Amino acid sequence: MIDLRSDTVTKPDDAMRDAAREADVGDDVYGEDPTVNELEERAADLVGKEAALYVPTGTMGNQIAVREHTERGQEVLADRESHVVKWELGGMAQHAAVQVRMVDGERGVPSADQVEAGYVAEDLHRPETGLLCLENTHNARGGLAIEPARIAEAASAARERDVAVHLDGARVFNAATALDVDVTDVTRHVDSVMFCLSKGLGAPVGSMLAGDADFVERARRTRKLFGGGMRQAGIIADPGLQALENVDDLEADHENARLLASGLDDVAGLSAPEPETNIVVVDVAGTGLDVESVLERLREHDVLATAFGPTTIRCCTHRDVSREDVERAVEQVAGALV
Ligand SMILES: Cc1ncc(COP(=O)(O)O)c(CN[C@H](C(=O)O)[C@H](C)O)c1O
Repeated sequence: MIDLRSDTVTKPDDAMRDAAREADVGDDVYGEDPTVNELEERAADLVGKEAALYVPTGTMGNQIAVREHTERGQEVLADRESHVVKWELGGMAQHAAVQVRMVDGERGVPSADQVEAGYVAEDLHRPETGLLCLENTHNARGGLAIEPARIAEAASAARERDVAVHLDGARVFNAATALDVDVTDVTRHVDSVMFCLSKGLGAPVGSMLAGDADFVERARRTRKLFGGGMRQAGIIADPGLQALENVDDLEADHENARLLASGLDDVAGLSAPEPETNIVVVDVAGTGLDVESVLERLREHDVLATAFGPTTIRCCTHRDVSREDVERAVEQVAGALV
């Protein structure tokens, strides 16, 4: 089975499994797990922030950030297609009691004008804007690698109005790789950033939430409130440390994505634009089949993908998919749709 559903399906390699077995551990609620502490320090340094917090999931990282940056009843400005809006179960309303003002940002990023237009100053009738939430790469818009200048433009428009900025950087290392910039060229513009160890970087579990020391200390309490206080988490944090070494491997995923898109684009009835990172969006309308029928045929031919839009499916390349797997997947898809 060639699993292209997501880069969340990556499995820990032997080095990670060995690291888990050998990990030095302690009670992380007491701050005594040396492996978690090392991971948090390394992660903060990597993204140029004062501190970082190890969280079980990217969703928890995002939700903690929203809660910490806002007060009840405020508004969060976010792209209509962002993960925090689409795929976190209305968590911003449930966990932070805030409402979302959605914008349709070009390439998923609000412009300075859209931030200005979307900004609401507190008055007797209106909820104040408390947070601008950005996403890079932008998943639902097709794994778009957002240029640092676009992040800077939106963030400075928010900061001019004392609005905090959080970056959902689940795949921020994919963005930095695709743009050939240092990840801090992106993260320097935002107050907090969440990035996933458990996606393209290959760790079995976990994400990091980074920001200034005060923010991370407050976030640590909210993680505990959310039930995310972990005990001997070094067992899963050590694979996370290994994952930080995998950043340079992401280009191979991007190359494989380009190969996959090119191959699928040649299959009758499919169209797949060249991807920017590891996410390939394929329009299947030309097959005359609906998305679910296409996915079923692919599954019958040992290829897994996910529904993405009314006529599109998503295929993600990742470290557990080789170039040969991609070539075979293209053949299998062609055979499935003949
Ligand atoms: C941009 C972004 N931010 C946050 C998350 C949440 O991360 P986890 O909660 O799954 O660790 C995801 C996961 N994305 C998953 C996927 O792409 O298969 C699903 C859609 O939740 C994400 O893509």
